[in-house]
Amino acid sequence: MSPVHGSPEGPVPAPSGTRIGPWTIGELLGSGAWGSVYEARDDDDGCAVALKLLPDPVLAERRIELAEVVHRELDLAARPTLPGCVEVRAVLRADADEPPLRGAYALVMERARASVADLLATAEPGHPVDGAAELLASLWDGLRALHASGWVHGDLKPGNVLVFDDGRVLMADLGLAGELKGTHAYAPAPVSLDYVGPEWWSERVGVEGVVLRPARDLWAFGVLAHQVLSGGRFCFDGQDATARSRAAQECAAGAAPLRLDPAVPAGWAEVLQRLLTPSEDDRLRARDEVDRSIAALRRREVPGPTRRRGVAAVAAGLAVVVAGGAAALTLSDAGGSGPGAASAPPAAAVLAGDLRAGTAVPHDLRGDITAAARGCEDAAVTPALLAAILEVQSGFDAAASDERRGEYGVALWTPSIFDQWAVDHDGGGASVFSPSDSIYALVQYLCAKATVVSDVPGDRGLLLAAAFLTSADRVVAAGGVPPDARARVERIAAARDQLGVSRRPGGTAER
Ligand SMILES: Nc1ncnc2c1ncn2[C@@H]1O[C@H](COP(=O)(O)OP(=O)(O)OP(=O)(O)O)[C@@H](O)[C@H]1O
Repeated sequence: MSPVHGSPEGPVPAPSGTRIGPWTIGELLGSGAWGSVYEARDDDDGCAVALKLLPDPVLAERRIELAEVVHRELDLAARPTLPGCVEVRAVLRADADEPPLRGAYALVMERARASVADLLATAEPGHPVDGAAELLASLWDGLRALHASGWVHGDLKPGNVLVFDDGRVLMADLGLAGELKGTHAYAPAPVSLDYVGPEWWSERVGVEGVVLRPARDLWAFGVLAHQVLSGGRFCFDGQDATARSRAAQECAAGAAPLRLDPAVPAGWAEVLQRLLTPSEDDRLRARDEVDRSIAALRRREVPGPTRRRGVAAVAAGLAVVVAGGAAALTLSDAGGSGPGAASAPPAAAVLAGDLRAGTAVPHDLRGDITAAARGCEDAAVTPALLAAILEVQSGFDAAASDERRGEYGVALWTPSIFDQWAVDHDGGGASVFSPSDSIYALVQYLCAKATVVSDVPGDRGLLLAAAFLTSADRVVAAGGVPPDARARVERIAAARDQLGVSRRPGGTAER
């Protein structure tokens, strides 16, 4: 929906000092298409609240949609608070003679510290918002609870997600929410184009409105999460919401791959791929998997700027190479490649899983293999694992091709899958035949799948290799390496042992 700003204060301007019930209006907190939100203070105790002013729906009779949205929001305000949503403590009617305040309703809410839109307005593009994983995990929990209660939000977007001082993250603005009757609800037709999935375009508007399914919220969560994880960037390119929405439709139709911003950490990239899928059914089926991934990502969030070592670091290529003859480093000091590592290891450090000198790994691939692996914070993704996969897949042949399977390049990527993880690392356009692009894309993939296979028992490096050869879903379903991949995974295991520095008894790495 395109915001209708009748004035800088939005649809229901109210001068500072205006009194509504016991509240005196102060600064404008924000405004949207249907309402204006002000801070207000209780005359008796001075406590601050947020007052959302909605116009008299009768005065809005010529704008049927506005009247419908206002009625819905008032109706929901009168009911018990929905899970994951901000409480409306009271509803009042303004006592004014003239529009726009005449007949206007005031919804009294707890005042939030900020909306996610406010956080994005001051975020640094290319970097996750501080505490991104915790924020998104809390929102995801709230959304899951809302759906479980039989409701769909219908208008999930940064302006409608509120963050409170005590860390709570709650959804607001229920004017487009709908109660499920079976698989779907109905809602008024207007939407925020940036946050609706491609299915919206083929929905018909009936007397009850358009069909609204929980899948709409899942898509919106994916778009919003991408913004939170990349400092405000949209995952679909375009100058305005209409152009971005067109890009989303093209992506859904298979005309363009989904390209996530390099700032999105690998584990989250996996989550977003599952949610930004064109099929509503696929989105719904992905929910339990996304639950598990988000829970793991929430646990992994480490405060401070150094946690930003996911895909961004991989894409940038950490300039760390193994120095010949370097002294062994105790593994307890070598946490730089482990989950939640606080800092990159020094350039001269040799870690378990680094490449052994004098093995068959070609010299011109060593730098990329080592730097790419160190860009992933999961300890199982080592240079030796990467080298072993490349050796077993292609024998380190950058021009390799398996026409029967449709797999190409040094890692034997299937091009359509490579497109989802592609990194143009050498600047020549992402290509499966560029060893550098293939290796960095391989790390993107392995690093992202680490959360998916985290509950599967076994050697995580080999489970990830199996995921690359088959799929992470197959590894999870099999509870280990799927039978048809076992032979190749055994060869990868042997090559990994042979190519990599191993762990010495006593906790040091041995070259
Ligand atoms: N309880 C609150 N505490 C603090 N700020 C709030 C609160 N509720 C809303 N806001 C701010 O007011 C802004 C406007 O909210 P409102 O619900 O009117 O519109 P919107 O959701 O941004 O847009 P639209 O109504 O067009 O969907 C929000 O973006 C948010 O920044």
